[in-house]
Amino acid sequence: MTSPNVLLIGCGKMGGALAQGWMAAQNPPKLMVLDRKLQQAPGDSPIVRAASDIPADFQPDIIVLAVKPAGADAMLATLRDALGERLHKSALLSVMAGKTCDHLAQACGWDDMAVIRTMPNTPSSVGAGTTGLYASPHVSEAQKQIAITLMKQVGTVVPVSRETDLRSIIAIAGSAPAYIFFLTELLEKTGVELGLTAEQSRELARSMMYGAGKMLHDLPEDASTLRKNVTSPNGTTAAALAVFMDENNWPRTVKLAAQAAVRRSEELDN
Ligand SMILES: NC(=O)c1ccc[n+]([C@@H]2O[C@H](COP(=O)([O-])OP(=O)(O)OC[C@H]3O[C@@H](n4cnc5c(N)ncnc54)[C@H](O)[C@@H]3O)[C@@H](O)[C@H]2O)c1
Ligand code: PRO
Repeated sequence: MTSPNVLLIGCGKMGGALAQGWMAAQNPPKLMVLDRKLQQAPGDSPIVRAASDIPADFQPDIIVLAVKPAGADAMLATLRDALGERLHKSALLSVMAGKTCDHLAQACGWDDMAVIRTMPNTPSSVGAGTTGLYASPHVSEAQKQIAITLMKQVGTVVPVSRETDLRSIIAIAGSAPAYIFFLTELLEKTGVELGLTAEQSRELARSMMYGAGKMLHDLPEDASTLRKNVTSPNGTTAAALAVFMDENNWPRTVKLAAQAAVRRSEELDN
């Protein structure tokens, strides 16, 4: 398959992570970046500052929208003015944690606009992303396959057939790297409180997170089996897990946190 023409709108934390991941992939897309303040794009991809600067001969196959939901409508209005029918011919792939496909299609100016909604995460920057993907009814099979291939270049893709499932995906994958980074921060801090140096604690916590993640990635065993393999009867891990696994601790906290993410994504959709 030839590499698609991709217009990436917004090359901040998420758009930048995707661009980095794509540039390290085997068959990277032909990327043009639209960002008002970016100095250098991954792979030295061309940058334009505004929709009106997009070259007249550039026909994107996919337009990846990676600005904040609050800025999306204004951006799509300028894009429609600048691209006209070229926008209609493209597929719009949103990575935003808000704004429905119907809303985005209307903001583009065509009810039958091909809109794909995804929820990726920042590990895409190192080719280890996780992306939930929903294609609205006006997306052709060819466009859907281009989008899936593009997002697979930076990790794993989980297609869903209900748009509302993207809210659960935000809670379990899109936002979730932050939960893991926070746990790492807490472990590092606790290591120091227990007498390790900051350097030792940082190396221990980060290396452990990598090792546990690699096991989950590489091995077929369930997470619960991997956990049990660490837990000697009446040993140190059992002592620690008795605290974490109390119904009022992690089981409750994780559920409450995920529900909060889902609620916020519902708000951002409207
Ligand atoms: N950060 C994440 O982990 C993550 C994960 C999944 C989805 N998302 C989604 O990605 C989107 C972007 O989030 P982010 O964290 O990357 O934000 P960000 O602020 O880091 O990036 C936004 C980028 O868009 C550019 N931009 C904004 N308005 C512009 C305009 N009018 N013209 C030109 N450039 C403009 C900014 O310069 C910036 O580089 C959000 O909708 C968010 O929901 C983020
Ligand atoms: N970052 C975005 C947010 O916090 C979306 C998922 C991860 O809203």
